[in-house]
Amino acid sequence: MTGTPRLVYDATVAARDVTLRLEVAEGETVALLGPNGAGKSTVLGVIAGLLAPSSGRVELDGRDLAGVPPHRREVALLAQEPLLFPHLSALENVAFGPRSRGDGRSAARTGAREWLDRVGVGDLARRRPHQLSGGQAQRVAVARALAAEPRLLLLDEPMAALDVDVAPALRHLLRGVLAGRTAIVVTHDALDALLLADRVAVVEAGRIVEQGPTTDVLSRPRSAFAARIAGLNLVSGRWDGSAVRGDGIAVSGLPSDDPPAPGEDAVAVFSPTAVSVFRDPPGGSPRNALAATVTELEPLGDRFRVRATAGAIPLQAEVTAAAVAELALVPGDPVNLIVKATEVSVHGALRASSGALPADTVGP
Ligand SMILES: Nc1ncnc2c1ncn2[C@@H]1O[C@H](COP(=O)(O)OP(=O)(O)OP(=O)(O)O)[C@@H](O)[C@H]1O
Repeated sequence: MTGTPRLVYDATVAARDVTLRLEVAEGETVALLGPNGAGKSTVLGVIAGLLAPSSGRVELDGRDLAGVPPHRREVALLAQEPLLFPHLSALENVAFGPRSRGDGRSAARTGAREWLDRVGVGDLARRRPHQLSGGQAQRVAVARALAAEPRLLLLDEPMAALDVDVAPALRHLLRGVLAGRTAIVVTHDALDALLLADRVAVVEAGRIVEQGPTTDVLSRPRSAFAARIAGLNLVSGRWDGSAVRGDGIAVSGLPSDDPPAPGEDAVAVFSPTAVSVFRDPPGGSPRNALAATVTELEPLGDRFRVRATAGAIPLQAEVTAAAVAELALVPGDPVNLIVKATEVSVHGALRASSGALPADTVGP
């Protein structure tokens, strides 16, 4: 990390046995990943000023936040539930922060209208929260958080309370929102971390057990929790319209809800359980066949995790013990890893950018 970090968190909440040290650079999004009760929300609560640490310090741009009330911290918290004021319209909810900061009524409303447009709910400005769907209300909450122009944005599982069919559009919106902003996002979901965060810190039992660039942690997890939720195959490269090409291999797949344009950097993601292992290359099949070398065999109950490298890229397959025995696999063997293109999702790579929302972040 170069320069002074925007956030320095080095604090203990003794009653919850949560002690950790975390830095976030300006413009960086860090995901806190971990099981229930690990202490992720506690950290957000301390930063937001909802919870006092028993010792330590929290600094934002060099300013010690001890004793600073929540509304003067320049930190916005987006929770699982939108938590809008029920008696105010969507527009008034968004204008509330700027108004209480001292903006005039008309300027605050104009700004609020712009934010609602940018998150795709400009036409719902007059509605009260009870007249909004969960996804719409969460968009209003995003607009409200951003209208306050926070130095740091905190997101506590922002997709968790949404229907699965609404979550991808909000995730797409948040990707645009978070580009170039300083943020911490709490999640249980490896895909959220991959798509939203530059860096991941894995929290277990109140401590950081692992941290690093998101793709490293998710593809080569070292902590038990990260291994359980991640252990994904990730191939980074350039999207040519049908395959991601990188480091000597090409992986065909289906663009996700956040598709890259041809020629853009992209990442192909597939589960080890979608990969089968063969000695010989398959003939004339539409599936991906990746020539690889076995590096390690790891028992997982009645299955095996086969670790291999294709070029410089580490990949893994989860196969039955019977298959490993039948193939008589040992480390050093050349194999073909086979995965159907329909099992591979392709996402645009995270871009560190200007902070402007892309025009197409508006979704259903
Ligand atoms: N209001 C509270 N009062 C006392 N202890 C709490 C409270 N909320 C959480 N805890 C405890 O503090 C510890 C950390 O919980 P925290 O909610 O920060 O975890 P988390 O990682 O955010 O979990 P989740 O993913 O379930 O939200 C846990 O032991 C939890 O039981």
